[in-house]
Amino acid sequence: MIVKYGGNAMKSLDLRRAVAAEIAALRAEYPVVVVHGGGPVIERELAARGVTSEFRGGLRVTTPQAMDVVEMALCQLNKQLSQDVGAAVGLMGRDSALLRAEVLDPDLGRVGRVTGVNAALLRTLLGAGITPVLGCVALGPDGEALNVNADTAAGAVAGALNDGIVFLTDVDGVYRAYPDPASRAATLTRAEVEEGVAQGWIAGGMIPKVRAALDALDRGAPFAVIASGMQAGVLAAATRGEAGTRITP
Ligand SMILES: Nc1ncnc2c1ncn2[C@@H]1O[C@H](COP(=O)(O)OP(=O)(O)O)[C@@H](O)[C@H]1O
Ligand SMILES: CC(=O)N[C@@H](CCC(=O)OP(=O)(O)O)C(=O)O
Repeated sequence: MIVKYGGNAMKSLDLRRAVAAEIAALRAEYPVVVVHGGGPVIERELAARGVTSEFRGGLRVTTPQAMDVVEMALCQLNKQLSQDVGAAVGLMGRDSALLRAEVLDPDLGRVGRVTGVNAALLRTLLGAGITPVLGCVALGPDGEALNVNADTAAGAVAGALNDGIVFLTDVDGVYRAYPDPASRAATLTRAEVEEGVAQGWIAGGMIPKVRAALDALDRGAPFAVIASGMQAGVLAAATRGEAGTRITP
């Protein structure tokens, strides 16, 4: 299965290590591919260098200068995460064209739309008992880096491997009345997701997650769940359908 691990659920070292331990425990049952972002780490590194960037439609407008910082920040995080998970190799989407992409929209700069996943390499690593930990910087047609939203990247990997996916984030799932956790939906159909986006109760960073979940299901992933990476035990429970929000076709 694929575990997408986002920056907002890795704000402390203890939390990051706790999630890594859960991933390590889970892979006795399921081979796991970790796909990660790192929004807060990117923000910190951009600020430290005085590089400004803005979000448009949930995506970072990525200048060549920002792209360098994004890649640097995610590469470092990638090594830390793979070390935390153990028996893992940390790779970026650029390595062996694990993620190929094209420019999504020139107005967004170096932001990528995924066009291909090197599923064969991921399967080879999994077959050798190694957990791939994949950062969301893709290989562009010109050989340069493209910045892909990590949810989108993870959904594409789940689709390519025909594997289930759990998006770990900083909320328990999709709330019908954000931020009231009592309003968490146990399941959401495609129609309900579309309604949520249109009505605005699914917003911000939740939009790429639900879209990536639907995209993964369309490409053959058997399940897609959005769940909390902030509490112990949620990952295993989410795979059993006992936590988070399961997105259904
Ligand atoms: N309906 C909703 N239910 C839950 N969270 C929502 C909803 N709509 C918007 N959000 C926002 O989405 C955020 C998760 O997305 P994001 O911050 O991008 O996380 P990550 O860094 O894990 O990818 C939540 O913290 C919340 O602010
Ligand atoms: C194009 C785009 O917006 N890329 C994201 C990639 C990181 C990411 O998605 O990280 P989280 O999963 O922590 O949000 C960015 O630059 O922030």
